[in-house]
Amino acid sequence: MTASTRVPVTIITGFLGAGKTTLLRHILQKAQGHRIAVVVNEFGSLGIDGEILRGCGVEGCREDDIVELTNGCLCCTVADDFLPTMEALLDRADPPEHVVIETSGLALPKPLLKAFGWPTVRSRMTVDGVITVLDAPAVASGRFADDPEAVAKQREADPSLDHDNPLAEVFEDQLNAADLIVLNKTDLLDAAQLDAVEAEITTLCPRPVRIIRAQDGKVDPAVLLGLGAEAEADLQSRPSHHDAEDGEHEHDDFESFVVTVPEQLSVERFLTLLQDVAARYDVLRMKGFASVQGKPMRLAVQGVGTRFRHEFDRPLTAQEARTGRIVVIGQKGLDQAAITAALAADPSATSAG
Ligand SMILES: Nc1nc2c(ncn2[C@@H]2O[C@H](COP(=O)(O)OP(=O)(O)OP(=O)(O)O)[C@@H](O)[C@H]2O)c(=O)[nH]1
Repeated sequence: MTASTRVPVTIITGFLGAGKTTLLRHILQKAQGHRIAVVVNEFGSLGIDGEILRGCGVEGCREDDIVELTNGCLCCTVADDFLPTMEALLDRADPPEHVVIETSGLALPKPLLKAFGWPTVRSRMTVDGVITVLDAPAVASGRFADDPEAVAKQREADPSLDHDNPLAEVFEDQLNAADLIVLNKTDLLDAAQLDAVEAEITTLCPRPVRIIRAQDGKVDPAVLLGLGAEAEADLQSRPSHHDAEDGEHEHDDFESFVVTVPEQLSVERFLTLLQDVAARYDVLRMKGFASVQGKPMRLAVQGVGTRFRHEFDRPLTAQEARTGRIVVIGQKGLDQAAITAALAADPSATSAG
């Protein structure tokens, strides 16, 4: 079977909070008329991305076109979860014309690419392209860089050591897998900084890859879909840290948990609290929902490091509790007790001090 008769699959990868869901939402809004099925895999068990995408308000985008895989990381649950999901999509009476997969921010894309070589999907699907979304200011700030001194020191004990920064490993794998890079959040850097980031990425990429600059993931879907890369047949040019791990990849450098938060006194106070917690405990990502006194709408909050965005996204129903839930993600060793105590504290008790 040739690539053209197989259903094309686009994989969107990129680190936590880079803007994958935002880009995907833009694709769904602009690609109306095409039957696109979406598979979302999230690190953290709340399924927020699926909820955001279902709320995209696109006509013809049906609930069951968005499939969530929350049972662990996609790259580790390929056989149990992922392949049956793909087969079920293909076996539908009206199968999708294109499938877009959003990986978790911590996924190494290569194992997922390998899965497309499995006999059950190989003849029916092809990977049209891997799109890696980058948070331009996070790259510029050195979030994914190693500390050369620390690496040199650790190498004395273990010569096979590659990185001292676990974020560097994920970042490198996601770059290595890319057919197209979307350099997102351009609004947060000036032109010279963007040029510097682009030059750095070009140096890091193992092969020439097109880089597109974007704000809020606004890239024409015609540029993103239809790359025709057939990436599953080109694994050797996409080196991965996973290659050396005998298929084992535990994600034990990172952890996540969910905190139930009480009704908040005001949006501003809540955002200040979230920013303080993110800064004090070096939290990588926070996202979730809360309710605010006197407000009939639900407050959705999104944090990447200490940068937060929020919106009132929909009315709260009478049946819904006015407590909220926030997913917290960081490197292993997060002070879960202290973070939980800070976020779950009664706001009226803390507001006086
Ligand atoms: N300033 C700015 N913020 C952005 C841009 N694109 C996305 N964001 C914000 O960044 C935050 C994270 O965006 P998401 O699209 O949820 O990121 P993600 O990569 O899907 O996150 P995970 O699934 O948790 O890894 C949200 O608050 C977005 O509104 C951008 O171009 N500029």
